[in-house]
Amino acid sequence: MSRPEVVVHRDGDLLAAAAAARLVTRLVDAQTARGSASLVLTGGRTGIAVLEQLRATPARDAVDWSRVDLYWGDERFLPSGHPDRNETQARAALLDHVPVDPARVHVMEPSDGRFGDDPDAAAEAYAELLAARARPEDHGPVPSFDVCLLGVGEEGHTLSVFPSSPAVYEKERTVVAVRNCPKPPPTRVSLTLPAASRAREVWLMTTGEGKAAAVAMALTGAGEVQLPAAGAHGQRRTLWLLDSAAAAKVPDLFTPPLA
Ligand SMILES: O=C1O[C@H](COP(=O)(O)O)[C@@H](O)[C@H](O)[C@H]1O
Repeated sequence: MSRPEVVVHRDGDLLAAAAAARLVTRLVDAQTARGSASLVLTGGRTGIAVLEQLRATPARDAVDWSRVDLYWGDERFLPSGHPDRNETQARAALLDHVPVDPARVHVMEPSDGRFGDDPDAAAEAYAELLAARARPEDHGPVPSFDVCLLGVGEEGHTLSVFPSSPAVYEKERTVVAVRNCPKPPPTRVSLTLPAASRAREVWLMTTGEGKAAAVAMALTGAGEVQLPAAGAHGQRRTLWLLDSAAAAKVPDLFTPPLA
């Protein structure tokens, strides 16, 4: 498990542009090393802003998008094409604009999909998909994602794992159905913290003063039951990408002054 590193950008626009640039480099490096790359996408304002910046940067063409496996960390359990689905937003922001291989875009089932209105079946199917895509060298039931992008909620949720909810106690399953979420929509499908933490790199990205307390608590020893974002760690790297408002309460220890 890696120790958290914190990078602070002046504002949310700069954070999104810098994270997009960082992602291009990381995906190109992964493709150079292993032939393909794998990326877990997040929903939320910051996560979608990063995808929009990725779409806008000419450097995006350095990535061979046909050799990127795309997964989702969580999904709002809504009908296909619903504007609040993380998939719909990611397609509009980026995926409809780069030459991805549709067979490598691994969406979580919608509420009008193969399993109808059954989020448990949708979660189980996604767990099976992840297990089928894991290779022996991954030593576990999910692929070793190159990068797992995560957002952070005001109350400290990440993925669709909310404080003190059943999902935060899940240690065996890799994907779960989530009900009664405090943030709408109430029903979701989500990777668990142990599954997301199989990623080589986990990037927690968030902006705005409303996130400052949760960010500071996650970095200073809060437990994952109270603050799920504290429980997401990359195998090699755990990176917190913040704007200055979200970083306002982070101790100086994590954010050394500029030289
Ligand atoms: O509902 C969700 O919210 C979080 C955080 O979103 P934000 O808009 O506060 O940045 C996101 O990480 C998650 O994927 C999404 O489903």
